[in-house]
Amino acid sequence: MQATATQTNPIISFKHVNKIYDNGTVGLKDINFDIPRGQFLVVVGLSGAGKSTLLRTINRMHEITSGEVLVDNESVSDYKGKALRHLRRQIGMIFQNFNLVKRATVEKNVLSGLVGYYPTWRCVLGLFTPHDRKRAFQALDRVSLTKKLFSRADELSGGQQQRVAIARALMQDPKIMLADEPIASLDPRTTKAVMDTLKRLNREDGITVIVNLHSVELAREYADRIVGLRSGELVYDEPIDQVTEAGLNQIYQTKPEA
Ligand SMILES: Nc1ncnc2c1ncn2[C@@H]1O[C@H](COP(=O)(O)OP(=O)(O)OP(=O)(O)O)[C@@H](O)[C@H]1O
Repeated sequence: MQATATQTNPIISFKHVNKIYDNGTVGLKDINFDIPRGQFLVVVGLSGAGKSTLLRTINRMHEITSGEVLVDNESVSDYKGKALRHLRRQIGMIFQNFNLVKRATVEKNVLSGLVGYYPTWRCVLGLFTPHDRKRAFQALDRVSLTKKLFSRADELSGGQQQRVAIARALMQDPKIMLADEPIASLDPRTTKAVMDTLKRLNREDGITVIVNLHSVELAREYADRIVGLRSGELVYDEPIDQVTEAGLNQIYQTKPEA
C-alpha cells in the first residue's frame, strides 16, 4: 500500500518526552507517538494522569525535561522570541473555564485572538481595522454566534462562552487546536454544541484537534483515535474502529504494586 501524506508527515511528534516538575512530580514519562495532520485525537485518563501537561508541551506552556516535541518536523524546545511567537500563533487553545474577559463584548474577546499578531497595546486600546472586525464576525459565524457580537461575554451561557473562546482561537488561523477539558463545566446539551463545533472545524477546515476529556463516552463519539495516559505514561493508543470497552478499562486500572 502506498504511504499517504499523513502517514509520512505527522504534524506533531513526541519523542521520548519526559516532564518532571520542579517539586519532583513526574508529569510525563517517555512519551512517544505521532499525530497525523487533520486528526481528531482525544486524550483520556484519570485526574492527574498527565493530560494537561501533555497538551501544554505542544505550545510550550510547559517546558519538557528531556526528549523532543516536533511540530511540522521541527523540534520546538529551543524556540525563543519570534520563532516561539510564530509557533503559538499556529496553535489555538481553549480551556475548561473559557478564559474570556467577562465584562468585555463578545466582539472584543474574539478580536483579542489577534494578540499574537499585534503588539498587546494595540489590542488593549482596541485599535482594530475594519478587516479585523470582518474576520471576527466570520469567526463568530463559524461557531454560529454572530447574533451575540455586541453582548457582554458574561451574559452568555457556558456553552456559548466556550464557542466565543473557539472563535477567538480561530482569529489566529490555527493549524492545531488544543482543548483542555473544554466541556467539563457544561451541561449535556451545550457539551454537544461545543464538541460538534470542534468536529466541524476539524472536518471542514482541516484543523488538527487534540482534546483532553474525562468522558470516555464522548471520546468514543468524537475521536478518530484515543490515547490513554496513566501516571504520565502512554498506556493506550488505538484508532476509533479498534477501541473496545475492555481496552479502555485498562487505562483506568491502578498500577499493580511492584
Ligand atoms: N505546576 C505543577 N507543579 C507540580 N506538579 C504538577 C504541576 N502541574 C501538574 N502537576 C502534577 O503533574 C501530574 C499530571 O498533572 P496534569 O494536570 O497534567 O494531569 P491531568 O490528567 O490533566 O489531570 P486533570 O484531569 O485533573 O486535569 C499530577 O500529578 C499533577 O499533580
